[in-house]
Amino acid sequence: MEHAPKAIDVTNDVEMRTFNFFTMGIDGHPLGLHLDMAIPTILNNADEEQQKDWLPKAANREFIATYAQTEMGHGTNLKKLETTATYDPKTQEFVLNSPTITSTKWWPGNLGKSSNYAVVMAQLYTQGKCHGAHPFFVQLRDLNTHKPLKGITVGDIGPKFGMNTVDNGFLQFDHVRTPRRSMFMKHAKVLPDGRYVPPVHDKLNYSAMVFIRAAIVSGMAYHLLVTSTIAVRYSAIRRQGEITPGAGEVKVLDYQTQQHRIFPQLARGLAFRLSGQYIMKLYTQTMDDIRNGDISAVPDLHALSCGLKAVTTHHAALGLEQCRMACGGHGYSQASGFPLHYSVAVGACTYEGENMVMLLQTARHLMKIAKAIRAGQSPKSNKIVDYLFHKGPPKCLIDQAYDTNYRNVLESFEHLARRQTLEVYDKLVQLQQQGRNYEQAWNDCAVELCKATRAHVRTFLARTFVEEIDKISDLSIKSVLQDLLQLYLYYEVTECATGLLEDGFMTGQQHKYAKKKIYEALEKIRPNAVSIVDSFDFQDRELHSVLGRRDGNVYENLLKWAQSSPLNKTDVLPFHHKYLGKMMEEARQRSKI
Ligand SMILES: CC/C=C\C/C=C\C/C=C\C/C=C\C/C=C\CCCC(=O)SCCNC(=O)CCNC(=O)[C@H](O)C(C)(C)COP(=O)(O)OP(=O)(O)OC[C@H]1O[C@@H](n2cnc3c(N)ncnc32)[C@H](O)[C@@H]1OP(=O)(O)O
Ligand SMILES: Cc1cc2nc3c(=O)[nH]c(=O)nc-3n(C[C@H](O)[C@H](O)[C@H](O)COP(=O)(O)OP(=O)(O)OC[C@H]3O[C@@H](n4cnc5c(N)ncnc54)[C@H](O)[C@@H]3O)c2cc1C
Repeated sequence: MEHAPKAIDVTNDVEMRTFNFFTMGIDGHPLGLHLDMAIPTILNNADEEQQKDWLPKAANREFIATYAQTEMGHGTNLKKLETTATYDPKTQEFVLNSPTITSTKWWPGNLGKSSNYAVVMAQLYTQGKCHGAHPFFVQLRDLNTHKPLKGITVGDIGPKFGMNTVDNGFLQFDHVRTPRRSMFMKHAKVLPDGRYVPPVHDKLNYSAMVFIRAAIVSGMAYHLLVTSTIAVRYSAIRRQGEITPGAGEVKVLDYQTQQHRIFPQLARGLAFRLSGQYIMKLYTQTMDDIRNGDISAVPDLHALSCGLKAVTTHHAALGLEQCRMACGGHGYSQASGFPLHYSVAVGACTYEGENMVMLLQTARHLMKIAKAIRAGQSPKSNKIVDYLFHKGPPKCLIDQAYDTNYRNVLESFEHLARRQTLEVYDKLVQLQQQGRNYEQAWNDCAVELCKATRAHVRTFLARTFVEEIDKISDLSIKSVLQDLLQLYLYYEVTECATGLLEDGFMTGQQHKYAKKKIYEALEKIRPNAVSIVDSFDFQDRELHSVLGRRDGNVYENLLKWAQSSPLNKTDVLPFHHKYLGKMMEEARQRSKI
């Protein structure tokens, strides 16, 4: 073949992206960052006067703002952000500048084409001193012409792995002046003469990130429940193969392997939903406390939100892929909805704090607790971490005849989290006694530190799931949810079995018992599976899936969907005769010679 077929017309592609752009779909929309990060920043970081000015206009959508923190060269390490905001006391303005190519703001959602304002994180300089990254509220584009203002270069960063209806953008400042009062001044301040007034806690400027991390937990629940719905419904109509010879093809949902692939994702989706509610309540309460001058819950909120964000996004990514793979070839089609849901969900493993970094943030918190435990201190009545101070049963009791409210299973998770946390703490101490500095010792323990966080988060997720199901009074619903709870708990036991078997806490026999409880739960869930997912009442529009249609008419609609593909507008595509037809003709001619 002389030339590859001409690439899809770029204009067409851009038009398609622009069209999708305004469908306000799951894959993002022009107001995503405005609503999810800019407004929370105004709520939590603007002082009263600034709120009076900016909040009504933001809520009224008189402008669109994004959250511009990440740069081409730095996303995780905020200390090394290069964008500068230098205070000029003569004019009482900050001068924003992007001194290097790597200081270009890169990734902020809706920055490329939609936003005309941004919360900009920049290193604050005043009176010759740098005070670290602080947020500024900066206008980027003219409110009437939407043209970039003087000194501002802005655009879209180009196609991505997913969420291509979101205009993630780049932004450069060339000595752009902005009024002193464009600095968010609720916590830190710069006075007219340039004096810096520090905040009561130097991380209060990070509250918008904490909000999204908390929101992501429920977001991951949503993704898991949506994709489990698609997989369950499709598996309930797809017939393939026989279990009993001659008895006719079965629904693939009757295969135990299919249930083992899909139902744990359903269970995890519920678990994440319940913990997502908890963490969002904790966030709201902590923000209220801060408004009343009480910052005591800030470390707990940060630690829990980081850990939950990292664990739920990772499990959601794995779970969505399991649901896709469980749906065979049609699961690989765009018609399934899986590519869309997956490519949106997995972004959360990276944005709002890359998962390894988040696990290690929670580990910092756990190491402080381990230090207190080793120093013989008593717990500070903090229900999230108190269990770490207590000595649990020396041996696993999960196979005891009667386990009230899964106490024995929860104590197994607590045992593993406690052991992992204390062992890695002891290792940290030992490495430093052997001469390593703290940072090097920390890095040499980082994998085990992440395991401690995962064990701690698993304990939290499981305990929250047990406690919330226990509160349900409607017995018919409760019994169905208890089947999912049973599956969740024993599935998690087998997922962390290495850690439970490693020190002899759990026996091989008990591991077999856990597997038996899983298979028992799968059997109990199977007859209710379709009703469970139907009860979520997702609209076909939001599932974006021919396989997951509520009416189950997959095959007719799969053909309709395929026929509507642009490729099928004509029987013979224009390029055929120009390339393939010509190639074959030439080949036939040659074969005649
Ligand atoms: C229907 C929809 C369904 C599904 C959709 C899916 C999900 C839905 C939900 C929402 C998503 C929707 C829209 C959003 C889309 C995209 C948004 C993405 C936006 C972004 O990505 S914004 C940029 C995010 N960037 C980051 O997260 C940066 C990560 N890095 C950091 O946070 C920091 O650098 C750090 C924490 C790693 C280190 O900070 P530092 O350098 O300042 O730390 P130090 O080492 O100096 O100090 C550590 C010290 O500080 C404490 N600390 C750190 N951070 C905080 C905090 N935020 N709060 C409180 N305390 C904090 C830390 O505990 C340490 O304390 P210690 O006592 O010293 O141990
Ligand atoms: C879809 C999407 C939307 C986004 N939206 C926004 C937005 O609206 N606004 C915004 O400001 N940003 C946004 N971001 C940027 C996002 O916040 C960053 O990508 C993220 O914080 C990670 O930073 P980075 O990409 O620079 O990776 P880096 O920080 O360079 O990290 C790269 C890798 O190095 C490793 N690593 C880095 N640091 C450590 C460490 N301390 N310990 C161990 N390992 C480490 C990790 O494996 C990490 O994956 C978005 C990103 C994506 C993908």
